[in-house]
Amino acid sequence: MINARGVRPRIGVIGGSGLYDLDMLDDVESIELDTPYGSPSGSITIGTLRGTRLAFLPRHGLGHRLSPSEVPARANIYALCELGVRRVFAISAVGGLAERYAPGTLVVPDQIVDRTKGLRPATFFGGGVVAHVSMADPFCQRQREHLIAAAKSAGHTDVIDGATYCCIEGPQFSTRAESHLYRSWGLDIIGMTAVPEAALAREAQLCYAGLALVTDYDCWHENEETVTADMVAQTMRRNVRAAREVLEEAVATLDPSGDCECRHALTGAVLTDPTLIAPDRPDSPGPPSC
Ligand SMILES: CSC[C@H]1O[C@H](OP(=O)(O)O)[C@H](O)[C@@H]1O
Ligand SMILES: Nc1ncnc2[nH]cnc12
Repeated sequence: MINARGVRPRIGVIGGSGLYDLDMLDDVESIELDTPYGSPSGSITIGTLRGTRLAFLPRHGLGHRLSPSEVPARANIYALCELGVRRVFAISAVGGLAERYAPGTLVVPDQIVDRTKGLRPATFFGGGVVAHVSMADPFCQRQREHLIAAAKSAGHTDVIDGATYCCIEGPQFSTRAESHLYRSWGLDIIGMTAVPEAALAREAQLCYAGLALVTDYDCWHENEETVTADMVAQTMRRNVRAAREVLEEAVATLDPSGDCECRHALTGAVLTDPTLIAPDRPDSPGPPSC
């Protein structure tokens, strides 16, 4: 594409543990942004992938310096919106809570159970404006389907369609008792970052789907080693190529302009009397308008 640099990226990719860059981008530029919610995790790379302009942001920052509780999820979502992003692919490393979620497996989750401790700012609202968006289906169903189709076309035919992601606070991994408890609840995979990222994407009316790469069996499995950070990093190094392949296919075949119910998530969600909402609220800037 000639002069791709003037084109706004409609697709965003948030890279998780082990995915700190997308080496297959052309015409790359790096952008430092500030938002009313502070700085995002790091500079945002904008580049072209098979003709499509996208924005890439490593969730834990360059060199993995932000722990899950420190990830500035509001600033990240806000910044991506400001750049023009309407659809987000969120990549994450997860533990498998059942036999079928073996290390190396690709999963496109459809549900989340929040086991974080309420420490993370999890909404763009408050400060005089009350909104309740639906989180019944926390991921964009159309984008999930697209991701699954892309994984299959990229040769990853064993991608798992649908799983419940248990989000813990971390940074410590779970105790064995917790791991068994989550299994007894029927939860499928475990990580530390889908909360509040998915909810903030919904409040920003973005389409948001996750691609989870299983790196370990947490600590419930009698015949497998207990998870360590090193084990996650090593498995991610082996799996990161798969993530890039799926992303490449997903981005190349996605129509970022199509309408979706995610784009209307705030319709009917704000309960506050509009006459009482001040136009300028520097202390509570609200969601990005994208
Ligand atoms: C490096 S082990 C735990 C770490 O990995 C996952 O990160 P992400 O979701 O960003 O891939 C997990 O959620 C923890 O943050
Ligand atoms: N077992 C696990 N628990 C929490 N987060 C993880 N990320 C990768 N593996 C994990």
